[in-house]
Amino acid sequence: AMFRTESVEEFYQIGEDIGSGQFSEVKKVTEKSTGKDYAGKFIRKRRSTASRRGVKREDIVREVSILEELSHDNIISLHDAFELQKEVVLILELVTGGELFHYLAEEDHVNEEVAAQFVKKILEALKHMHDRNICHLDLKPENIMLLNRNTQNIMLIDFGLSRRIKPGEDIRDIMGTAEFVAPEIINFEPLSLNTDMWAIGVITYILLSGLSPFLGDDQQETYENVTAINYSFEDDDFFSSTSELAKDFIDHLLLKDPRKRATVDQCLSHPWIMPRSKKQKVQRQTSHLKLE
Ligand SMILES: Nc1cc2c(nn1)-c1ccccc1CC2
Repeated sequence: AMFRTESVEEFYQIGEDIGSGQFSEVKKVTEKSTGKDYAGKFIRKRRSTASRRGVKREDIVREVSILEELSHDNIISLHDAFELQKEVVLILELVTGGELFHYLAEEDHVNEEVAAQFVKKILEALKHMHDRNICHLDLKPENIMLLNRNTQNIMLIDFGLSRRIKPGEDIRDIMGTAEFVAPEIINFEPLSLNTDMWAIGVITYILLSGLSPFLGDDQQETYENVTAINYSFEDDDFFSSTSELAKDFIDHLLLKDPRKRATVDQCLSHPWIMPRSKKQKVQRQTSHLKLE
Protein backbone atom coordinates (compact mmCIF):
# COMPACT_ATOMS: atom_id res chain seq x y z
CA ALA A 1 0.00 0.00 0.00
CA MET A 2 1.25 3.47 -0.76
CA PHE A 3 -0.03 5.23 2.38
CA ARG A 4 0.03 4.27 6.05
CA THR A 5 -3.40 4.36 7.65
CA GLU A 6 -2.34 4.85 11.27
CA SER A 7 -2.84 8.30 12.81
CA VAL A 8 0.03 10.62 11.84
CA GLU A 9 -0.11 12.17 15.33
CA GLU A 10 0.84 8.83 16.88
CA PHE A 11 4.25 9.04 15.13
CA TYR A 12 4.81 12.79 14.60
CA GLN A 13 4.40 15.84 16.81
CA ILE A 14 2.75 18.58 14.72
CA GLY A 15 4.44 22.01 14.84
CA GLU A 16 3.92 25.46 13.31
CA ASP A 17 2.85 26.37 9.76
CA ILE A 18 5.77 26.82 7.37
CA GLY A 19 3.95 27.22 4.08
CA SER A 20 0.90 26.36 2.07
CA GLY A 21 -0.28 25.42 -1.40
CA GLN A 22 -3.70 25.82 -3.03
CA PHE A 23 -5.17 22.75 -1.27
CA SER A 24 -2.40 22.00 1.19
CA GLU A 25 -0.97 23.24 4.49
CA VAL A 26 2.67 22.55 5.31
CA LYS A 27 3.65 22.29 8.96
CA LYS A 28 6.92 21.54 10.68
CA VAL A 29 6.61 18.05 12.24
CA THR A 30 8.95 16.07 14.52
CA GLU A 31 9.23 12.29 14.25
CA LYS A 32 8.76 10.99 17.81
CA SER A 33 10.98 7.92 17.42
CA THR A 34 14.02 9.88 16.12
CA GLY A 35 13.44 13.50 17.18
CA LYS A 36 14.08 14.49 13.54
CA ASP A 37 12.21 17.45 11.99
CA TYR A 38 10.35 17.15 8.68
CA ALA A 39 7.79 19.12 6.67
CA GLY A 40 4.32 17.61 6.91
CA LYS A 41 2.29 18.49 3.80
CA PHE A 42 -1.42 18.08 4.66
CA ILE A 43 -3.28 17.75 1.34
CA ARG A 44 -7.10 17.90 1.40
CA LYS A 45 -8.69 15.09 -0.62
CA ARG A 46 -11.44 15.94 -3.11
CA ARG A 47 -14.69 14.76 -1.51
CA SER A 48 -16.56 14.15 -4.79
CA THR A 49 -15.86 14.35 -8.52
CA ALA A 50 -18.31 17.29 -8.73
CA SER A 51 -16.26 19.31 -6.23
CA ARG A 52 -13.49 21.72 -7.32
CA ARG A 53 -11.89 21.82 -3.86
CA GLY A 54 -9.24 19.40 -2.69
CA VAL A 55 -6.99 17.17 -4.78
CA LYS A 56 -8.08 14.01 -6.60
CA ARG A 57 -6.60 10.93 -4.86
CA GLU A 58 -5.06 9.76 -8.18
CA ASP A 59 -3.19 13.09 -8.46
CA ILE A 60 -1.78 12.68 -4.93
CA VAL A 61 -0.77 9.10 -5.77
CA ARG A 62 1.02 10.46 -8.89
CA GLU A 63 2.88 13.13 -6.85
CA VAL A 64 4.00 10.47 -4.35
CA SER A 65 5.11 7.99 -7.03
CA ILE A 66 7.11 10.74 -8.80
CA LEU A 67 8.73 11.83 -5.49
CA GLU A 68 9.63 8.18 -4.79
CA GLU A 69 11.32 7.83 -8.20
CA LEU A 70 13.45 10.99 -7.83
CA SER A 71 16.58 11.10 -5.71
CA HIS A 72 18.71 14.25 -6.07
CA ASP A 73 20.35 16.74 -3.67
CA ASN A 74 18.22 19.59 -5.04
CA ILE A 75 14.87 17.75 -5.06
CA ILE A 76 12.82 17.35 -1.89
CA SER A 77 12.78 13.76 -0.61
CA LEU A 78 9.72 11.91 0.69
CA HIS A 79 10.18 10.21 4.08
CA ASP A 80 6.69 8.83 4.74
CA ALA A 81 3.03 9.18 3.71
CA PHE A 82 -0.23 8.76 5.64
CA GLU A 83 -3.83 8.62 4.40
CA LEU A 84 -6.61 9.81 6.72
CA GLN A 85 -10.28 10.12 5.91
CA LYS A 86 -10.19 13.71 4.61
CA GLU A 87 -6.54 14.24 3.81
CA VAL A 88 -3.22 12.71 2.84
CA VAL A 89 -0.10 13.76 4.78
CA LEU A 90 3.27 13.67 2.99
CA ILE A 91 6.28 13.69 5.34
CA LEU A 92 8.91 15.60 3.36
CA GLU A 93 12.51 16.61 3.97
CA LEU A 94 12.54 19.93 5.86
CA VAL A 95 14.19 22.95 4.19
CA THR A 96 14.24 26.15 6.17
CA GLY A 97 15.90 28.72 3.90
CA GLY A 98 12.55 30.12 2.74
CA GLU A 99 11.24 30.43 -0.80
CA LEU A 100 13.46 31.84 -3.55
CA PHE A 101 10.47 34.15 -4.08
CA HIS A 102 10.90 35.80 -0.67
CA TYR A 103 14.70 36.00 -1.10
CA LEU A 104 14.12 37.84 -4.40
CA ALA A 105 11.58 40.16 -2.76
CA GLU A 106 14.27 41.23 -0.25
CA GLU A 107 17.16 41.30 -2.73
CA ASP A 108 15.05 42.76 -5.57
CA HIS A 109 17.45 41.15 -8.06
CA VAL A 110 20.73 39.30 -7.75
CA ASN A 111 24.04 39.87 -9.53
CA GLU A 112 24.77 37.67 -12.52
CA GLU A 113 27.32 35.44 -10.78
CA VAL A 114 24.74 34.52 -8.09
CA ALA A 115 21.90 34.27 -10.62
CA ALA A 116 23.92 31.89 -12.82
CA GLN A 117 24.71 29.68 -9.79
CA PHE A 118 20.99 29.53 -8.82
CA VAL A 119 19.96 28.69 -12.38
CA LYS A 120 22.69 26.01 -12.64
CA LYS A 121 21.35 24.27 -9.50
CA ILE A 122 17.76 24.42 -10.80
CA LEU A 123 18.96 22.99 -14.15
CA GLU A 124 20.80 20.13 -12.38
CA ALA A 125 17.60 19.18 -10.50
CA LEU A 126 15.59 19.50 -13.73
CA LYS A 127 18.11 17.32 -15.62
CA HIS A 128 17.55 14.56 -13.02
CA MET A 129 13.81 14.80 -13.81
CA HIS A 130 14.08 15.17 -17.62
CA ASP A 131 16.53 12.23 -17.85
CA ARG A 132 13.66 10.16 -16.39
CA ASN A 133 11.06 11.72 -18.74
CA ILE A 134 9.42 13.53 -15.84
CA CYS A 135 8.44 17.18 -16.29
CA HIS A 136 7.67 19.56 -13.43
CA LEU A 137 5.09 21.80 -15.22
CA ASP A 138 4.88 24.26 -12.32
CA LEU A 139 8.39 25.75 -12.05
CA LYS A 140 8.22 29.17 -10.38
CA PRO A 141 10.08 30.94 -7.53
CA GLU A 142 7.44 29.83 -4.98
CA ASN A 143 8.28 26.18 -5.72
CA ILE A 144 12.01 26.71 -5.25
CA MET A 145 13.21 26.78 -1.65
CA LEU A 146 16.63 27.88 -0.40
CA LEU A 147 18.49 25.32 1.67
CA ASN A 148 19.74 28.22 3.76
CA ARG A 149 20.17 31.96 3.37
CA ASN A 150 23.76 32.27 2.30
CA THR A 151 24.26 29.58 -0.31
CA GLN A 152 22.84 29.22 -3.79
CA ASN A 153 21.69 25.77 -2.75
CA ILE A 154 18.10 25.29 -3.75
CA MET A 155 15.42 22.57 -3.44
CA LEU A 156 12.50 21.93 -5.81
CA ILE A 157 9.54 21.31 -3.49
CA ASP A 158 6.15 20.93 -5.15
CA PHE A 159 5.46 18.12 -7.67
CA GLY A 160 1.68 18.46 -7.65
CA LEU A 161 1.53 19.12 -11.41
CA SER A 162 4.46 16.89 -12.41
CA ARG A 163 3.84 14.28 -15.11
CA ARG A 164 5.69 11.39 -16.71
CA ILE A 165 5.88 12.21 -20.42
CA LYS A 166 5.12 9.01 -22.32
CA PRO A 167 6.02 9.19 -26.04
CA GLY A 168 2.89 9.72 -28.08
CA GLU A 169 0.73 10.46 -25.04
CA ASP A 170 -0.70 13.99 -25.17
CA ILE A 171 -0.86 16.07 -22.00
CA ARG A 172 -2.84 19.26 -22.61
CA ASP A 173 -4.88 19.86 -19.48
CA ILE A 174 -2.31 21.30 -17.10
CA MET A 175 -2.55 24.90 -16.03
CA GLY A 176 0.21 26.40 -13.85
CA THR A 177 0.64 30.05 -12.82
CA ALA A 178 -0.05 32.55 -15.63
CA GLU A 179 3.32 34.42 -15.37
CA PHE A 180 5.29 31.19 -15.85
CA VAL A 181 3.18 29.10 -18.26
CA ALA A 182 4.49 28.45 -21.77
CA PRO A 183 2.41 29.39 -24.86
CA GLU A 184 1.53 25.71 -25.53
CA ILE A 185 -0.17 25.51 -22.11
CA ILE A 186 -2.38 28.53 -22.90
CA ASN A 187 -3.15 27.17 -26.40
CA PHE A 188 -3.90 23.65 -25.05
CA GLU A 189 -1.24 22.19 -27.36
CA PRO A 190 0.78 19.11 -26.33
CA LEU A 191 3.11 19.71 -23.35
CA SER A 192 6.62 18.32 -23.13
CA LEU A 193 9.89 18.56 -21.21
CA ASN A 194 10.45 21.78 -23.25
CA THR A 195 7.52 23.35 -21.37
CA ASP A 196 9.76 23.42 -18.26
CA MET A 197 12.52 25.17 -20.27
CA TRP A 198 10.25 28.16 -20.98
CA ALA A 199 9.77 28.56 -17.20
CA ILE A 200 13.57 28.52 -16.72
CA GLY A 201 13.73 31.50 -19.13
CA VAL A 202 11.09 33.39 -17.12
CA ILE A 203 12.77 32.61 -13.77
CA THR A 204 16.19 33.73 -15.12
CA TYR A 205 14.71 37.01 -16.44
CA ILE A 206 13.22 37.69 -12.96
CA LEU A 207 16.45 36.71 -11.11
CA LEU A 208 18.42 39.24 -13.21
CA SER A 209 15.99 42.16 -13.23
CA GLY A 210 13.32 41.70 -10.56
CA LEU A 211 10.80 42.17 -13.39
CA SER A 212 8.36 39.50 -14.55
CA PRO A 213 8.64 39.48 -18.37
CA PHE A 214 5.00 38.80 -19.28
CA LEU A 215 3.05 39.97 -16.21
CA GLY A 216 0.02 42.06 -17.20
CA ASP A 217 -2.63 43.87 -15.16
CA ASP A 218 -4.74 40.71 -15.13
CA GLN A 219 -4.45 37.04 -16.11
CA GLN A 220 -5.94 37.68 -19.56
CA GLU A 221 -3.32 40.34 -20.36
CA THR A 222 -0.55 38.07 -19.05
CA TYR A 223 -1.76 35.26 -21.33
CA GLU A 224 -1.78 37.70 -24.31
CA ASN A 225 1.79 38.75 -23.51
CA VAL A 226 2.90 35.11 -23.28
CA THR A 227 1.28 33.95 -26.54
CA ALA A 228 2.63 37.05 -28.32
CA ILE A 229 6.11 36.36 -26.82
CA ASN A 230 5.92 40.00 -25.83
CA TYR A 231 9.05 40.58 -23.72
CA SER A 232 12.10 42.80 -24.05
CA PHE A 233 15.31 43.66 -22.22
CA GLU A 234 14.85 47.39 -22.77
CA ASP A 235 12.41 48.01 -19.87
CA ASP A 236 13.67 50.98 -17.83
CA ASP A 237 17.30 49.91 -18.38
CA PHE A 238 16.95 47.13 -15.72
CA PHE A 239 19.16 45.18 -18.11
CA SER A 240 21.68 47.95 -18.82
CA SER A 241 24.43 45.98 -17.03
CA THR A 242 23.26 42.50 -18.01
CA SER A 243 25.76 40.58 -20.13
CA GLU A 244 24.99 39.59 -23.72
CA LEU A 245 25.57 35.95 -22.62
CA ALA A 246 22.71 36.16 -20.09
CA LYS A 247 20.35 37.71 -22.67
CA ASP A 248 21.37 35.03 -25.21
CA PHE A 249 20.61 32.31 -22.61
CA ILE A 250 17.09 33.74 -22.05
CA ASP A 251 16.48 34.28 -25.80
CA HIS A 252 17.07 30.55 -26.44
CA LEU A 253 14.31 29.67 -23.94
CA LEU A 254 11.52 32.22 -24.52
CA LEU A 255 10.70 30.81 -27.97
CA LYS A 256 7.13 30.00 -29.07
CA ASP A 257 8.03 26.71 -30.77
CA PRO A 258 8.86 24.25 -27.93
CA ARG A 259 11.10 22.25 -30.28
CA LYS A 260 13.34 25.28 -30.86
CA ARG A 261 13.96 25.90 -27.13
CA ALA A 262 17.29 24.91 -25.57
CA THR A 263 17.11 21.58 -23.72
CA VAL A 264 18.31 21.22 -20.12
CA ASP A 265 21.62 19.76 -21.39
CA GLN A 266 22.09 22.63 -23.88
CA CYS A 267 21.41 25.10 -21.03
CA LEU A 268 23.97 23.40 -18.75
CA SER A 269 26.64 23.80 -21.46
CA HIS A 270 25.65 27.38 -22.43
CA PRO A 271 28.63 29.74 -21.77
CA TRP A 272 26.55 31.80 -19.30
CA ILE A 273 26.24 28.70 -17.11
CA MET A 274 29.58 27.10 -18.06
CA PRO A 275 31.98 29.94 -19.06
CA ARG A 276 34.54 28.56 -21.53
CA SER A 277 37.01 31.39 -21.29
CA LYS A 278 38.32 33.92 -18.82
CA LYS A 279 36.67 36.56 -21.03
CA GLN A 280 33.23 34.95 -20.68
CA LYS A 281 33.67 34.58 -16.91
CA VAL A 282 34.82 38.21 -16.59
CA GLN A 283 31.83 39.33 -18.73
CA ARG A 284 29.53 37.69 -16.15
CA GLN A 285 31.38 39.29 -13.25
CA THR A 286 31.77 42.81 -14.67
CA SER A 287 27.98 43.05 -14.97
CA HIS A 288 27.88 42.41 -11.22
CA LEU A 289 30.53 45.06 -10.49
CA LYS A 290 28.57 47.69 -12.43
CA LEU A 291 25.44 46.84 -10.38
CA GLU A 292 27.11 47.04 -6.97
N1 LIG B 1 3.11 23.51 -1.93
C1 LIG B 1 4.15 23.33 -1.07
C2 LIG B 1 4.62 24.40 -0.31
C3 LIG B 1 5.71 24.17 0.55
C4 LIG B 1 6.24 22.88 0.61
N2 LIG B 1 5.74 21.87 -0.18
N3 LIG B 1 4.71 22.11 -1.00
C5 LIG B 1 7.36 22.59 1.49
C6 LIG B 1 8.04 21.37 1.37
C7 LIG B 1 9.14 21.12 2.21
C8 LIG B 1 9.55 22.08 3.13
C9 LIG B 1 8.86 23.29 3.27
C10 LIG B 1 7.74 23.54 2.44
C11 LIG B 1 6.94 24.80 2.62
C12 LIG B 1 6.34 25.29 1.35
